[in-house]
Amino acid sequence: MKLLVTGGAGYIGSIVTALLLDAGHEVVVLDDLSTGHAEAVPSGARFVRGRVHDAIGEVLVPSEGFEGVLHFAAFIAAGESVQRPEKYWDNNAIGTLRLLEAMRAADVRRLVFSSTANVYGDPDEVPIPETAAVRPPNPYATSKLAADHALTGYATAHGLAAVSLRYFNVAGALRRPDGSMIGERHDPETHLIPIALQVAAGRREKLQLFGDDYETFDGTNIRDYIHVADLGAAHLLALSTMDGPGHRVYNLGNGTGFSNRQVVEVVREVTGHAIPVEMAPRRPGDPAQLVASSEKAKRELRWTPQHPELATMVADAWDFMQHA
Ligand SMILES: NC(=O)c1ccc[n+]([C@@H]2O[C@H](COP(=O)([O-])OP(=O)(O)OC[C@H]3O[C@@H](n4cnc5c(N)ncnc54)[C@H](O)[C@@H]3O)[C@@H](O)[C@H]2O)c1
Ligand SMILES: O=c1ccn([C@@H]2O[C@H](COP(=O)(O)OP(=O)(O)O[C@H]3O[C@H](CO)[C@@H](O)[C@H](O)[C@H]3O)[C@@H](O)[C@H]2O)c(=O)[nH]1
Repeated sequence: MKLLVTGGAGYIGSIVTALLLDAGHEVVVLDDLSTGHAEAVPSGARFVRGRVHDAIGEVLVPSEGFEGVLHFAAFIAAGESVQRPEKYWDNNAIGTLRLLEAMRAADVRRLVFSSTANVYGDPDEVPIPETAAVRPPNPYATSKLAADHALTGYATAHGLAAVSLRYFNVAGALRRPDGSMIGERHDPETHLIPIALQVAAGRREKLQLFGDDYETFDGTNIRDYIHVADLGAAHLLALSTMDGPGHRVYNLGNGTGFSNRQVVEVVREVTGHAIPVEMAPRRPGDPAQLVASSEKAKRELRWTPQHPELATMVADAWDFMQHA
């Protein structure tokens, strides 16, 4: 297929672009490099630098013959979104609407959307199924949920075939057949694993742990980590199962929760380095516990994670960090 990937210079978008190219698809990447890196766009993809809001109408034209879109472009820091909700509503909700309108104008009907586990907030049941109540705990999650709802409306009214993949916490790096790696390079970094690895690498003095008074077994937040290569594979499966109008939602995680303290321990074990930790206040907008039930994806997409161990994800991210 000929596919447009928004956000393809970012962490997950660049990795999915590589997997799409490996599978024989033709890919055009649209990215404004607000948080991404031009050199992360895999060779083989055509790169257009531009912001979805401004450039999508020029890129997604009928004469290009796109058959689908994978929409990664977004701002992703839940903590920052509490301080700057306007930034998140504009980029994540309005950006998605601009994309949907451009797709309608160009009659492009397939969309895979990066939704998030964050929409569930503090859930009633763990592991969390797709049928759980949504209680977005911060503007990042609300802006993503708004986009999810827009997809449902466009599927009903305008014949869109859409899949929202609700990623839990993504980690690790992709090893390419030639031995090179693609991984996470956010600046500033906000995610727990790469920050802990930066401490291990001596690039930071210590790690701050945000809150140890949550109602969890050791007081710190619990998250479910998914290897970025497994996540990428789910995108290809989602694309291959799109056969008509409708909006489907899938949770993608491993069903195992790790507390923030446990994550730090795994980073210590994998790297062999001390990780000095300092307790800090809770980060506003953090749900206590997010652990996925991905039974629906396993059943309907025939998705089987190949790298479910947290230690593998940490080791791959560590490898990438040392070679980047
Ligand atoms: N990283 C995670 O753990 C995680 C978990 C759940 C969901 N997600 C979702 O996955 C997607 C990708 O996340 P990531 O970790 O790769 O983030 P990232 O910041 O590495 O990548 C996002 C990319 O989108 C680009 N971008 C942002 N706004 C844009 C715009 N308006 N127009 C054009 N380009 C734009 C950025 O330059 C960047 O290259 C996001 O939608 C995010 O919400 C990520
Ligand atoms: O320096 C740090 C960084 C993070 N944390 C904690 O570590 C946990 C994980 O945080 P982080 O790695 O920032 O991820 P999340 O906030 O869980 O969000 C990620 O995972 C979500 C899906 O669950 C995605 O939607 C988001 O885009 C993505 O940033 C949270 O309890 C944080 O408070 C710390 O204690 N210290």
